[in-house]
Amino acid sequence: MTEHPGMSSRLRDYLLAHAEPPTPAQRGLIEATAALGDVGRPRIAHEQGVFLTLLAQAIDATLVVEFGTFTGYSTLALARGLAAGSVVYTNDVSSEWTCVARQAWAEAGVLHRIRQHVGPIAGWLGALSDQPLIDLALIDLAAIATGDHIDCWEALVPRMRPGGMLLTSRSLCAGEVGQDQPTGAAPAVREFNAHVLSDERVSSVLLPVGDGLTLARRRTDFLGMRPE
Ligand SMILES: C[S@@+](CC[C@H](N)C(=O)[O-])C[C@H]1O[C@@H](n2cnc3c(N)ncnc32)[C@H](O)[C@@H]1O
Repeated sequence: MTEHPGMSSRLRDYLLAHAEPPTPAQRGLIEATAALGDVGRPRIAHEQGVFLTLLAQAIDATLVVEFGTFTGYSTLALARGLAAGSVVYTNDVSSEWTCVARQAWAEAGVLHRIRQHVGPIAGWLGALSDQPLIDLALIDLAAIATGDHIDCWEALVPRMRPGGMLLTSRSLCAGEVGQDQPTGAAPAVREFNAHVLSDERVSSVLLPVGDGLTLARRRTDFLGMRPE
């Protein structure tokens, strides 16, 4: 699970106590993911999952796209917010955690709403080009490689419907982005955050939910190509 920079564990407990509690399927997935040990840390925080569900419901999302499935906590949260007939397409380069994810999705009764793709991102969005425009998208790739994140962003923004919402996770990099001399992945995260902020096609805000969630809305008054 992600860190919560700058938040005491007491405040975090209070915050969690005021989010809708995990369902039995979510609880099982939290436990199954934690049982993976260190590798189980990357899943999104529960309150981020509640936020994803609420957002999917609020905008009546019918087509959702996600980068970074892992054990499927965020996929499950997104799928829970969808009405009948709506779909989440989710991609991961690795198939290692597919069984854990699919078991939880089945237990939650949302497996039929999820289309899972395993393989490199390149070309995957192209394969979705016969689909309508995307209502809601999440980029949740763990170790940030700026190129991947910016490539995902650039592939997604033109495919978002006007008014569609795009989320990116881990925007605070455990608080390291606020340091004078950021270390580790933070310089790459800062570069990506700056890329999002400078994109005139969207309006965005960085929310301190979990390890940071950037929420961007595809503008309805800027439908053209990005100027060079
Ligand atoms: C932070 S985890 C995703 C967590 C997941 N959203 C959840 O809530 O459980 C990131 C995932 O992105 C995948 N990933 C990283 N780089 C990738 C890439 N370039 N293409 C596709 N998947 C990638 C990793 O295999 C990993 O499973």
